[in-house]
Amino acid sequence: MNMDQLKRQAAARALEEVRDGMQLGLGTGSTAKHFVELLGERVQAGLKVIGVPTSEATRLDAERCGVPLTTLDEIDHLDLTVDGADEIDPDFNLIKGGGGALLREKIVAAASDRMIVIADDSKWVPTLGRFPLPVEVIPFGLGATRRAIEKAFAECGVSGQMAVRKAKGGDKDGHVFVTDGGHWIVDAQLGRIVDPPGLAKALSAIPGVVEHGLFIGLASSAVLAGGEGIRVIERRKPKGD
Ligand SMILES: O=C[C@H](O)[C@H](O)[C@H](O)COP(=O)(O)O
Repeated sequence: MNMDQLKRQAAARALEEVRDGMQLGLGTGSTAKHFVELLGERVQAGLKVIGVPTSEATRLDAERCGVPLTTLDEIDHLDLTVDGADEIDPDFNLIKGGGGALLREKIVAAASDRMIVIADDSKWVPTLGRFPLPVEVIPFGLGATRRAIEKAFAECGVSGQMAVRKAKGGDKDGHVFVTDGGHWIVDAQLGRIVDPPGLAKALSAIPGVVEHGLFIGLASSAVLAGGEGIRVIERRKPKGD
């Protein structure tokens, strides 16, 4: 089975948690796209749900698949968010934002009673950090923001190269990548993040940082698809603890 088939399997397993009448957060990325497509099939077959997309790309996918959409201004909470991740550690800390959607993804996950992470099992890692940590920044004053990020890294016992993300492919190829919110992303190669909650707190305190890709205490469970089958792992502590 190839990687894409594994991602689809994980998405299909998460779909089993969806009930009629649910208000859903719809994640972004290649794995979440499978979920949106499979959800669309269920909607065509009569399932009644409404979704909040975490990116313009997901909004377009959901519209194409016939999934009814709303916003967090129109509804007051979400029952369940299903989203991918770039890394998941055994404490259910995540790195997200490889596709640049971290800001809306975090807003949606935080508004949701539960978050199921769907992934192929290569994303399950003992320690976060091999995947570059995305930090969404305001372009104004970027030099100062980068220095503050470096200081936060040093205080949290990590260091590594930082680079402003460039768009890959399409007509924006090679230009600075711009998020749905109009911000830039700095990717930091940290290797090993010893204290994800501490680093998350330090980054959130920097004025030029809009958001970062560390998701702490948001994921409730993980559906991991691998060669041996599917594993569903529940986080022991309730969401938010
Ligand atoms: O910004 C993108 C998201 O955080 C994605 O959910 C994450 O990058 C995983 O994407 P994929 O399922 O394509 O590996």
